[in-house]
This record gives sequence, C-alpha cells and structure tokens, in this order.
Amino acid sequence: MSTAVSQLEHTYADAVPDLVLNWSAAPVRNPSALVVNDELAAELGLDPRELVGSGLLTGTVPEGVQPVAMAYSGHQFGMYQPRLGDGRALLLGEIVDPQGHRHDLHLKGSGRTRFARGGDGRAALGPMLREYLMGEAMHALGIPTSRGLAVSTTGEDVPRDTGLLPGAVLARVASSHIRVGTFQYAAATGGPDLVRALTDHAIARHHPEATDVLDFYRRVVHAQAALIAQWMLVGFVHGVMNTDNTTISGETIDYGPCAFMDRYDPQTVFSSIDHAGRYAYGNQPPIARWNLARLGEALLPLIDEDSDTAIEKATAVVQEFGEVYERHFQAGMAAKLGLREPDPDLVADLLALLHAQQVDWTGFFRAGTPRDLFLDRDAYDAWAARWHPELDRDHANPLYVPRNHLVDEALTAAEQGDLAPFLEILEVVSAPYTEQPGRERYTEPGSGPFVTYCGT
Ligand SMILES: Nc1ncnc2c1ncn2[C@@H]1O[C@H](COP(=O)(O)OP(=O)(O)OP(=O)(O)O)[C@@H](O)[C@H]1O
Ligand SMILES: [Mg+2]
Repeated sequence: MSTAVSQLEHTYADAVPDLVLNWSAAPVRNPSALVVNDELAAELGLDPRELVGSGLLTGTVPEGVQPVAMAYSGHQFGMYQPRLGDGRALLLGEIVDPQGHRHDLHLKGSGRTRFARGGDGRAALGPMLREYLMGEAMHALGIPTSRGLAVSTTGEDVPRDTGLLPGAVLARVASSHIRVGTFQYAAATGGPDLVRALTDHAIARHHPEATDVLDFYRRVVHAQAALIAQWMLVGFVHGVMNTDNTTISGETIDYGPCAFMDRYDPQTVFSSIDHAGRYAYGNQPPIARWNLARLGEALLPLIDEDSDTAIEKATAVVQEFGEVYERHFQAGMAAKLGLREPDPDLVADLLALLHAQQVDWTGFFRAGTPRDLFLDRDAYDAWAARWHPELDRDHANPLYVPRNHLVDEALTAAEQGDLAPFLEILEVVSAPYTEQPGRERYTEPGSGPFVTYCGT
C-alpha cells in the first residue's frame, strides 16, 4: 500500500478525542468500485488501482489506522438536535497531499454507528452518484467543495420509500468535515475547554492567520459569505442548509436534495421535504447567516469573559456577512455581465426581469442573442439599452451545469445498471466553460414542474 494510505493521520481525533468515537465500517457483501476519481487520486498522491485493491474505498483500513465517527449536533430546519454525528459515515483518516495540504478521507454509507438513531447506516447508489457528480461539477466551476474519490456498490439492497435500491458507499475528500454543528456539540457537551481545543485545531487547519477566536469567527463568516455568493452566481440550491451541513472551511458538503435552478425564481426548491421553502434558492444567504450566528453562540465564552461584551462582539462580526456576501455577489455578477465595475441597480433590474419572464439562469448568460429568451422583448430591450459589456464573459459563465432533469435521468439509468448517461454528464459538467459539440441537450432547461428529490 502506498505510503499516503498506510500513513493516514489522525490529528483531529488526537486534538479532540471527546468529539470522536472509534468505529469500523460494516463489512460489505460484494464491494465493487463503480466510479473512481483518478484525477483526484493523483492530486492526493494515491495510485487509483492500488486504492481499489486495498478495500479502503469501502472502509478496510491498514493495520494501525483507526477510523472514527465524528460527533456533531445541529439545527435541522431550524430545530435543534443535540446528537447527530456520523450516523452512516466515518472519518478514515487524514491524507497530506504532495503539496502539503491536509484532507479528510471520509466515507458515507459505511454502516450504522452509535449516532445512527433510527437510520440503517446505508446509502443508496443514486444519491451517492449525485453527490459525486455535484461535487465534480462544483469543483470544475471553481467553487470550494468536498469531492468524491469513488463510489462503490455494495452488492446489498437498501430499503427506501421507493422500494429496494442498490446500496453504495461514497469515499469523499474534504479539507475537513468540521461543521458549525461540531462546535454546537462541543459547547453543549464539553463546555469552553472542549470548544477551545476544537477552535485551536480548526484555526491551525483552516484559518491559520486568525489572530484570536473572534478573528477566527470573522474568517469563517467571510468564507461562508463568499461560498454562498458563488452558489447564487451559478444557480445552485443546496437544499439542506442545516448547521450540521455548514462547514468551518467554507467548502460545500453534503449533496443531498440539491440541484441547479433552471428558470430564475428565488422561490426555487427541489427537496421534497422542504415544504416551507426554508432552503429555497433566494433564502440561502440569510440562512447561512443564521447558521453562522449559531457558531457565534458556541464561541461566546471564548470571545469574552463578559457575556454581554461577547454577544456584542459576535453580533458585529456576523453582521459583516451581508456586506461581504453582497461584495462577492456583485463582483461575480459584474464578471458575468462583462462589466468593469459592479452595477447593483442593473443587476437588480435584470433579476426582476429574468424572474418575471421565467428565463433560464445559466442559459441567459451564455446566449448568443439573449433577447430571444424573453417573451416581452421590449422589456428586455429597455434593460439591455443600459448594459454595456466590455470584458470577455465566457470564462465567467458556464455553458453546462448538471441540470436536474438530466441528473435524474442519469441516476435512474445507473440504478438500472446503465452507467453510460452518468459518465457522459460527468464528463460534460467537468468542463463547464468549454463548448462541447453534440452536447446541446445539456444546455436546455428541463420542462414541466421541478423534480423533487430527497435522496438518501
Ligand atoms: N441511513 C442513515 N443511517 C444512519 N444515519 C443517517 C442516515 N441518513 C442520515 N443519517 C444521519 O442523519 C443526520 C443528518 O443527515 P444528513 O443527510 O444531513 O447527513 P448525511 O448526508 O448522512 O452526511 P454528511 O452530512 O456527512 O454528508 C446525520 O447525523 C446522518 O449521519
Ligand atoms: Mg449532513
């Protein structure tokens, strides 16, 4: 086994032993690597063939390596759950890549842990392929994200609402899986000393320039504001922005009922369980800010001995979210529109127009003649008279995003044993800015109502 694999590190478990549970993956009946990310393996300094042969992708670890389930709490749809944690996931260890960057190697679907509550510990193939595909699409779009290293089938069926589905294990990589919910758990179970240990680890790992805890908090707030702006610019709807799915690193994790919006509508929701639209496209910035306020609460005792002062300081920091978000969003919109300077009024009027005319978000920015996309062309002309692009826009506007109807089509085929559509859409979205002849269907919005999908 390569040195990188046999030397899986465990600095997290060492730093905060009270936040992990030693655990092993459930044995898998018939593991088979279905998709392996050769490019990512190479970046990590791993040999893909060796990786497949080692069994690591479904949780067989070298001697001396101790996988752990990570503990965390979280607000799910606004409701506090004191004990979540990796119910069906495991941190196998950390890999330091040849550039010296540290990554978590983490599984999903690897069997029940003590955090499983009512769950079966399993994952179905479709949702794991969705997570893999979405991560690659986001990575290709330049958006910070966890990435799939491999999806392996288990040879076992998992029962879900829709019937028996093929089971799978996702092996994924992220700069860490430390969540807002991890801090909530530390604050609730261990108090300030445990939060301090977790904070020290998170600072060293993700925000080493932070001068103190308040400054660390500020950096997380800013990283998340930048991330959410990037989601909004590409029309991404995460779908489960619970505090346990909000990272300290500012990376996107947990691709559940997520999708890219076709027609521009701030109310867009894909998740079949998000009845109230809490996590609708347009709500994502205020929800992220709300989640970050929960992080602030967990950090309060470390921010200042005096609780009123601590609250005052944390509040001032979380209030920076709006301004930082807006700065990133407007800079991104300026790039998308080919403008040298942000123009918030032009953007606001465009958004109103796209909404009223139900124009495809991704399509608009790369259209040769955007005017053709509008029913009310006079309204478009009035807006366009104020639009004077000066810069090349193609590099700022993807031609291809994983459109939900095509993702669904590919996942359905994969569950029935045909992986070809999945591999094709994966290839398409892995080069989102480059025109790919013969792949026009990937630029078309889906017709009819949005597909709702709450995959597990
Ligand atoms: N099938 C399952 N068996 C056991 N626990 C589960 C299962 N599905 C979800 N959970 C647990 O429910 C909680 C919330 O699930 P959520 O869908 O946000 O996370 P996840 O998709 O399992 O994992 P992650 O956030 O690590 O990507 C987590 O504690 C998760 O471990
Ligand atoms: Mg989750």
